[in-house]
Amino acid sequence: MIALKDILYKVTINAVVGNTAVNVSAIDFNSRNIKSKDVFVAIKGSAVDGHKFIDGAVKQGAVAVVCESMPEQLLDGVTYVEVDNTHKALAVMASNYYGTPSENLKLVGVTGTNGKTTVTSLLYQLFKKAGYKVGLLSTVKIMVDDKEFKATHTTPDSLTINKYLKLMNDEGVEFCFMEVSSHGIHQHRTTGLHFEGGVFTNLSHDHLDYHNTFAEYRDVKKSFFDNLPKHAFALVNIDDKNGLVMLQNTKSKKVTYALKSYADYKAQILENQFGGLLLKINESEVWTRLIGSFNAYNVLAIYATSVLLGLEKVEVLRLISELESVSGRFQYVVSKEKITAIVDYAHTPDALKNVLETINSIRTKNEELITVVGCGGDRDKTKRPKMGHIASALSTKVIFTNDNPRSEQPESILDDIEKGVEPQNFKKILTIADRAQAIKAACQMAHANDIILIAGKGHETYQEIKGERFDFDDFKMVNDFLKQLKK
Ligand SMILES: CC(=O)N[C@H]1[C@@H](OP(=O)(O)OP(=O)(O)OC[C@H]2O[C@@H](n3ccc(=O)[nH]c3=O)[C@H](O)[C@@H]2O)O[C@H](CO)[C@@H](O)[C@@H]1O[C@H](C)C(=O)N[C@@H](C)C(=O)N[C@H](CCC(=O)O)C(=O)O
Ligand SMILES: Nc1ncnc2c1ncn2[C@@H]1O[C@H](COP(=O)(O)OP(=O)(O)OP(=O)(O)O)[C@@H](O)[C@H]1O
Ligand SMILES: N[C@H](CCC[C@H](N)C(=O)O)C(=O)O
Ligand SMILES: [Mg+2]
Repeated sequence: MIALKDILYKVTINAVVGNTAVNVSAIDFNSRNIKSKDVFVAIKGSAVDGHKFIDGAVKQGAVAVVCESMPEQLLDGVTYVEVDNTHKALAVMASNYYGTPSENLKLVGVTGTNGKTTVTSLLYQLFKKAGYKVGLLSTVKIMVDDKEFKATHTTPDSLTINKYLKLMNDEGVEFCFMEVSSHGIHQHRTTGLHFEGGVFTNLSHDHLDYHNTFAEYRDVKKSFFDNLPKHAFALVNIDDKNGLVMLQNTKSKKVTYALKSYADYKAQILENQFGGLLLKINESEVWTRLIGSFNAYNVLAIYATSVLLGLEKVEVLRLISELESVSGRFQYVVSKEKITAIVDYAHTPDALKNVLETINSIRTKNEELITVVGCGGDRDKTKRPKMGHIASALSTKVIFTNDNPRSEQPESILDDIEKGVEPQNFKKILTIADRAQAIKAACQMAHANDIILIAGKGHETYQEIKGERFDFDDFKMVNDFLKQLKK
């Protein structure tokens, strides 16, 4: 049990009815999880308003309620606390409740449209190899040093973040790398955390359903850097035209990295093949198993972050050469017929373009590049025609298919994608809604030395249709079909 007033430390409060000295056992923002003596935080969400569930939460045993407007009926024995923004209040309360765990380790947040999982996961790997106890909060998984937990979000809610950071404290973790999504920043999931550094990878089209305009999406990312403390570092990619924007109003130490522009940390691509990249980083050469020029940016960000966190430059280069690629990111297999199948999480126009350009720069021109791709339902619709255009322009054949249609009609998503295909590319395209059948068809169409790219789902192990998740794994599926081929 902990006193409500201790949990409310540093929360900006407008009004209180009741006693804040009351002891509470846990905090929750979902009335369905409320148990006796809990605090319920009412949040105005995108689907419903949590204030509607205040009465329900109290009936289930809540002894305190944090809200943005006081309910009409106030009950005796319940403490009501009014604040301006319950998302923000929740984040500060979560940190207090778990004993400000972000202060007891070095926390680095990575934000940007693409590359967050790659950079955070590789930093986790690198610091583990360097002998430290490390934490990771990523789209793929959560790691408390060697203990693995399932991830449900790229950036979980503030209670979950602080819960894992506390576990990391208990485990003696020294460094934690976390992905910071734009939804996460906007919903204050990361408010109140003590960051040692922030990293900006890049900014391109995504989530324009949630953030109304690109400028709004950019400014949400920027606010993460605006709020970094003075002692922290803000490391940004300045080859991206929004890199310097991120640094405009930050109090933290400004550090830049780039391949093309003048920057504090510079790299050059010397070789780019299926086997990996040969890079020159600040006058030293290093081999990495990561593939594609976009990964040169990721490797450089990892190098700079590691050095900023105090690791020896020579040691960092040695460890970079040992890094293994991240699951579902340019993960490939070559069949006995010499067909190469690549599974990649490219689910934005920019990522898809990068992956296809990388493959095209490596493949010789007389082989086919067969792309299997779709777009998620209940997500940004404006990226669909863009991805349709990119896939059909940069591949020799394309199969459009389902990628988590969620509550939408698969056919209408596929129609949106096809709208982006230019007339001269019509002959390249096929539509097979069932993703398993689409992957099977790609395998049957392929001949020796051809390349199949299966984009959009990467590490995911499910296909979500009408609220139900069915087992589905692109990499396993393509391996099975390739083994069944009789050519
Ligand atoms: C659109 C969005 O981001 N929604 C997130 C948000 O939910 P919400 O607040 O809008 O939920 P809501 O359903 O409107 O409910 C409002 C409030 O009423 C409460 N409630 C509701 C019903 C009830 O009976 N009782 C009750 O108390 C809910 O618990 C909630 O607090 O807050 C929830 C708790 O943190 C999140 O789980 C939820 O993520 C949903 C599931 C989601 O799909 N989010 C995706 C889009 C997302 O966040 N993605 C980013 C990655 C994006 C990227 O690729 O960069 C991520 O970081 O994962
Ligand atoms: N630095 C980069 N620049 C552009 N594209 C990249 C970069 N790094 C990775 N990609 C592409 O984006 C895809 C997703 O990469 P990753 O999972 O690291 O991004 P993310 O930012 O974590 O995505 P999410 O928002 O879904 O969490 C990769 O599979 C690859 O195709
Ligand atoms: N973090 C992203 C992942 C998209 C992956 C794609 N497979 C999809 O389901 O749309 C999102 O939630 O929008
Ligand atoms: Mg991610």
